[in-house]
Parts: sequence; C-alpha cells; structure tokens
Amino acid sequence: KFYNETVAKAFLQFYEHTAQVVWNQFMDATWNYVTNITNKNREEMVTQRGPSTFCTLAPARLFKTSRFQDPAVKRMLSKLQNIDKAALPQDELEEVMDGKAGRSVWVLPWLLSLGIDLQEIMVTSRDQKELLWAWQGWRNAVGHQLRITFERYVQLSNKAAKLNGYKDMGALWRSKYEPDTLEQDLEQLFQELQPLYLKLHAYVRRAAKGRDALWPPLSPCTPLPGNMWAQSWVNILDLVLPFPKKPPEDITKIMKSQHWKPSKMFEEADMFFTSLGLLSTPPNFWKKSMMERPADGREVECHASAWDFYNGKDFRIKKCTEVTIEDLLSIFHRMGHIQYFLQYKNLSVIFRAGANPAFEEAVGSMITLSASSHKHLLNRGRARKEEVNFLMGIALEKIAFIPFAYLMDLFRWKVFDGTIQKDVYNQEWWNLRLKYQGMCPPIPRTKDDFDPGAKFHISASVPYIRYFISLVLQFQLHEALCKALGHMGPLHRDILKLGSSKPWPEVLQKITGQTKVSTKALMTYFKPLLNWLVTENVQQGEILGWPDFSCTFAG
Ligand SMILES: C[C@H](NC(=O)O)C(=O)O
Ligand SMILES: [Zn+2]
Repeated sequence: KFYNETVAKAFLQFYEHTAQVVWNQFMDATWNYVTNITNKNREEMVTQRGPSTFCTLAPARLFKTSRFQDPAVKRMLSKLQNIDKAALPQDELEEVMDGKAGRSVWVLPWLLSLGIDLQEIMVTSRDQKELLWAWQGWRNAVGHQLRITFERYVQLSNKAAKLNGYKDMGALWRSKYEPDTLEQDLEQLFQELQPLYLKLHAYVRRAAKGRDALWPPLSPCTPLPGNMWAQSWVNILDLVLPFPKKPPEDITKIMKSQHWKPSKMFEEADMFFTSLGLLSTPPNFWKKSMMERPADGREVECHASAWDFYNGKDFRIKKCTEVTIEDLLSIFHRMGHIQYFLQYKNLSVIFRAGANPAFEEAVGSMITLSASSHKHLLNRGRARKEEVNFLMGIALEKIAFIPFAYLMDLFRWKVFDGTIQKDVYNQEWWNLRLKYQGMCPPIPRTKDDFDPGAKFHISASVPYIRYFISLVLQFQLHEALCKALGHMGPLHRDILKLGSSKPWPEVLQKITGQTKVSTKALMTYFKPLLNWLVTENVQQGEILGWPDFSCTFAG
C-alpha cells in the first residue's frame, strides 16, 4: 500500500489527463452509436477501451488515504475506487456493454420505431381496445426478449459490484447517496407522500370515467391512457380538469399555431436560463445536438438525454422532439443537466457529476417548475379555480409519479440481492405495482412476460431512485429559489459549481439551510389542491386506495 500523499497527487494528475481523453473518446463512440444505430457503430462503442482502461486504475486502490491531509485528494481517491462494470473481465464487460445482457432490445430498428408509435397511441388514444393493443404490443415485443437476458445481466452486474467491494449492484447504486440510512430515509419520504397519491388517485379514478362515456369504470386493471407506464397522468388533464370552464391555455396549440420548430423550443429554454443569471449554451451545443428524429432514415435511440463530453466545451442533447408542451418542459429539464455540466466544467473530471444523481435531476426539474409556474408565480392572486386547475396539471405529473419512481428500484434492489428470483420477476413486479401504484395488468400475464423490461431504464440499466428523490428535492430547491428571487444566479451557481466535490448534505445546506431532503416544500406547493381534493373526495364519498383488490394472474 502507498502511504505517500505526494505520490497520490502525482497519480491524480496523471489520471486527470488520461481520463479526459478516454472519457471523451468513450462519449463520442457512444454518441455516434445512439444517433446512428449500425453494427459498425456498435462494434466501435463496445470495443471502446474507455471504461476498461480504468482497470489501470488499480493503483488508486493501493493508496492508504487514512493519514492523508488534503480532503479533496481523499475524496477523489475514494471515488476512483468504484469503477462499476469496468471491473469485469473484457469479455464480460463487452457482453454487458453490447447489451446481450439487456440493452440489445433498444437497438433493433423495427423495435425502436414500434416503441415510439405504441407510446404515442398510449398518449393520445381514448379507445379501450386500442389502448389494450398498444399496451400489450409493446410488452410482448420488448418484454419477452429481455426476460431471457435479464438474469445474465443481474449475474454480471452483481459480479461487477462485488469486484468493487459491494455485496450486490443495488448496494453499489445506493452508495452514490453516501449516508447509509438511504432505504429508511426513502421509506419515510414515501410514507409522507403516499396520502397525496391516494387522494389524487381516488379523484382521477372517478373523474376519468365520469366525463367520457367511452370510458369503463377505472378499476386498477384498466390501462390508463396518457402514458405507457402510467407514470405520468399529465396527458389526461382534459378528462379530469377540476373546473372545465377555466381551462389553462393550451401551450401546444399556441406553439403549433405559431409554427414553432424544435430548435425554437431549445432557444426559448436557453433564454430562460440566461434570464435567471445562469450560463448560456456554447456554439458546439447548437452544432452537434440532435434535436429531432433524423429524417434520413437513420435509426436512433429516442429516449431523451443530455451529454457531457468531458472536454469543457462539447455538451449536447439528444431528443426526438415533438412540438408539444410536454416536450417543451422535457427540454427545460435536459437543459438543466447541460447547465450543471457548464457550471462544474472546470472541476477535476472526477468531480464532474451532481452532488448526487438526484441533484442532477432536480436542477432541471426545479427550473422547469419555475418556467411552468412562471406566469403562475406572477399572478399569485390568480383566482382559486384557476389555481386548482393549474396545480392539478402539475400534480398529474409529479404526484402521480411518486409510487412508480419509488418502486422501480425497490424491484431491482430485490432482484440484485436475490429476494426476487427469476421465476417470479413478473409476479413480484405486479405485486409492487399494485401495492404502491394501485395498478394491475389489464390482461392476465403469462410466465413468458417480463413487463418491467418494457421500461427503458430497466433494459438500459439506468438507476431510477434519483427521480424519486428529485421529486422532493426539486420543490425544496424551487422554494429556496423563490425566497431568493432575483439573486437566483449566485445562489444556484454556487451549488452547481460544486459538482460532486462536497458531500451532498453540505451542498443542500448551502442553498436551503437544511441538510436533509424534506417533503415540506412539496406539501406547501400543493396545499390549495390538496384542500380541494379532500373536499371533493368527501363529497363524492370516495374510498381512498384499493382495499384488498388483487390482480388476477394466469400464472
Ligand atoms: C422520469 C424519467 N426521466 C428521464 O429518463 O429523463 C423517465 O422518463 O422515466
Ligand atoms: Zn434528467
């Protein structure tokens, strides 16, 4: 073991230069692949020496940092200990990277376009049979494929986790949140938030059937329109608007009538960030981003994402943008990621990440909250009815999302730690979906099904608890922003500039004065809506939740 701090500093210098080059090449190869899916580009990406050169990082583990003086050196070396899947032998690393263990389903061209079309039907259709067809079509196409390879993915992931010193991949994912009381803290947050979900769910379940004759009673087994996974109900606001005579302005219609192009949507978002005293995007961003689905027949991965190329000047967004309010808000969210990249770009490459993954998500969502409630903020005195209608629109995205965002990694943590074995993957998935979301499959499932695989983050192995924590965090940050309105720039620039160089409770304290994630700000934000929901549900004699409902299974 090396005890010499000077040697450690020299090693970190060496690492800094190599890492910037290696990560840049790795991001380039991955970008080329997801924006032009061909076998050649896949080969390039998979054989990228990128992550595997980090096995040269073995020296990082040889430093005994306990007696080191410089906290930054200690923090850097501890972050270098975890090289995730790069710890696997090259052949198994390629197997995981290549997606034989799960990612492959996203790259079958016919499947990509099928996915976009079926998801579109779930968003727009109100016809029960059509919804069922799309719901089942997507799960049969992608879930069945993934069931076979998912077990291998779990094995390789757990092997990589153990090579990094964690008991399983779930433990490695949770370690990003530093304090080890994460699971209890999350359960506490969920217990505080669940009553909001039950109130909204009870109202939506009734209101959705009331207004649309086509619509049978919304039992847990009716596929909810609006979203392939029922993780967001924002697309059925028209069905459940509390005061239909005061409809909020239809931004989508306005954008379309003014012939907005995707690039204009990005320009609007960029202007909003600079109006808050934040940084504007560099020329490379406009030259190299993919803002809409290519028309030249290229197959691309359409799940929207923001990219840092680790060279301090190349940052991009990949999105198959449609001219809708949902996509405008999604662009604000992605631009939040870009803003974080810009603010911390001069840090060591080791610290170029959010204070924790939830901060990365919360920054974009918090700015989106400001943008979507921008006018709302200015018309604080808005009449109660319009206030309730407005908050319903936000709640259909944020409150509806609570149980789904929580259960996604509850499921995977249990799969990684072996509590859920492969023969009950699907059954356990639906047990969690009923317990937390009050949802059942609309048709009996068979043992060939693997419904969790129908969600991008599961087949692409992207952790999800970051979105649950961000749900709470974004309101805490938003409240701090509103309190400091006007001096927003410096306040938020500070936390963004810190990247992951400080423990996240310290960063949170800097901006909100608190060191823990708290639901207080979220509750305050939705108070007028919750009061209305309580009165409404009582008047309708609604029973909250789905007492002893059980999903029927074909086994
Ligand atoms: C909430 C999450 N957002 C994202 O991936 O950017 C999702 O789409 O499921
Ligand atoms: Zn995000």
